[in-house]
Amino acid sequence: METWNRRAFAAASGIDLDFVQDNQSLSVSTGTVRGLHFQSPPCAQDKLIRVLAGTILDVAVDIRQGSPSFGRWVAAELSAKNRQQLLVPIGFAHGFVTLEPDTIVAYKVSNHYSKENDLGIRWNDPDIAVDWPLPPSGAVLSEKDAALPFLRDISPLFTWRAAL
Ligand SMILES: Cc1cn([C@H]2C[C@H](O)[C@@H](COP(=O)(O)OP(=O)(O)O[C@H]3O[C@@H](C)C(=O)[C@@H](O)[C@H]3O)O2)c(=O)[nH]c1=O
Repeated sequence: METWNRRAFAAASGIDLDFVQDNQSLSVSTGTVRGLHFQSPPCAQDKLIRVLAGTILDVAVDIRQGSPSFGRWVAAELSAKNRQQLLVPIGFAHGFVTLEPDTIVAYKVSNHYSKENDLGIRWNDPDIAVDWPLPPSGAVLSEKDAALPFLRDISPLFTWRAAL
């Protein structure tokens, strides 16, 4: 089974993506939230996400200044079983919550990791209001993610342009 084919994807979508790095993460506990992350220009990343074990609700938030959908979120359930993938383009913050224990997420990125450009927005930012499906025990978060700023407090990094 092919999990990524640049030529087929470009033919189907008109988007030619040049992925340069593959990442993988294991989240042991159900309710683990990672996000909402993005890298700032010039190191911004498109991401193609899939799940190797378990299930996630994967979330993308539009953070392009001037966009009609600025600050709004979309979500898709990705699992090892349904084999769905989600493309999160540059200009969107990305995060997920695990819906099963021992969930393994794999994703391709179109720019290399840059610690200096690694930024994020608080997962429970009230202006975005992602409806996270959490277990009764609540969200499991890294210290870094728990302290991320709100969208309203970060300077604009991406600008929306209408398609011609
Ligand atoms: C993302 C990344 C992290 N690292 C290192 C930094 C750190 O020591 C360790 C864990 O990093 P993090 O805590 O940032 O890992 P994580 O919370 O899994 O970060 C990821 O979250 C999801 C939601 C995304 O959208 C990804 O782009 C990425 O930001 O791995 C790399 O070396 N390369 C990478 O590409």
